[in-house]
Amino acid sequence: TAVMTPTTNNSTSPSATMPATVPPTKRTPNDFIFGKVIGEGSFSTVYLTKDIHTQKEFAIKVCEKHYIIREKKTEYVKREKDILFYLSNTPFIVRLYYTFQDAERLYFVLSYAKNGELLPHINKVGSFDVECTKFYSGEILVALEYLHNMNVIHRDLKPENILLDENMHIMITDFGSAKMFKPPIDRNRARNGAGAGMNGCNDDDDDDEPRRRKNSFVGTAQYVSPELLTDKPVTPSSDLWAFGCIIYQMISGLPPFRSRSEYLMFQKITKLEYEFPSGFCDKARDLVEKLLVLDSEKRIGAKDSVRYTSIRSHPFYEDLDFDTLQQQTPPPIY
Ligand SMILES: NC(=O)c1nn(CC2CCNCC2)c2c1CCc1cnc(N=C3C=CCC=C3)nc1-2
Repeated sequence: TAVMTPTTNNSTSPSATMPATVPPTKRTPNDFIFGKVIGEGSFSTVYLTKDIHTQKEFAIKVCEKHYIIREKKTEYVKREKDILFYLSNTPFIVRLYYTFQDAERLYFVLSYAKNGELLPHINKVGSFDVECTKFYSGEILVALEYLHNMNVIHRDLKPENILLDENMHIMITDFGSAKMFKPPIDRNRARNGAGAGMNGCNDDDDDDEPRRRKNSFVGTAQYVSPELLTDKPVTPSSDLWAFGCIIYQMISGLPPFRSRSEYLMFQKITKLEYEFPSGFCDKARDLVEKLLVLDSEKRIGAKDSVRYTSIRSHPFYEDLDFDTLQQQTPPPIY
């Protein structure tokens, strides 16, 4: 049954005249009004909620303990929580404020992205113009720079996991497949301990993740890199592959690798079978061709000593100021 706390009666919900109550330190579900379901996973449900003390909106991810234990996913849930806390206050990444639990459930209190997923915004207009593609792919690239310099690989980057806040800036979410990677020690990398080249991680426990069982995927696999499909070490460059697929989709309206059958789609990915529609922006095409490279170490950015200078300096981004994107007003989507 859905976790629905009783709507607060008037005595507790602050009215216009009565000042908001002081939020308690330790939260319980009764501190929130649970609204619509905004997401569902194999053992979690995400709700739009309102904090009764501050009236602030949050997304609360509710995980059923008995299911997590029965399916042996405790390590998986703990890893996602640790990565989300580690990434807190990282620009363009959804924020985990705090967690709490009761007898049956775990609760993750996360920032709420009022404008939902990027995908419906692309579908609504068919495809983005070059200005929108530059801006939004630019914000995704900056998010990937932060993630990868903090040694985190997302591994499931796709338009459904790129959310838009109330000001239409991105927030990347769903770190359920994310992994920490150990960068090799490399004196050439100038920035804060960022790893050299791409050092993969190929943890044994990958196989039991709910999202990815051997040779089959839960959810869409259109953005999955060839190395992930062929059990090669997954590296930050795997997120660059997905980044290339997303740029292609922003400009053309569809992902590059499409097929009714998952097997045929995997074939197309591992054989690099995709085409550009006529009229595809030439500079964007050149960038996508440099990202959708089967050898993960040959993708543009893969060997940057400072991430991702070679992508930032690509002609497609010639007039984009990456360092002030968060302060810029996003271009209209039409
Ligand atoms: N799995 C999660 O952690 C999660 N799932 N969602 C909703 C999913 C919907 C399908 N695509 C992936 C995301 C969220 C979060 C975190 C935090 C989070 C914050 N805001 C929203 N906002 C939405 C608003 C409208 C429609 C969908 C999501 N959603 C989430």
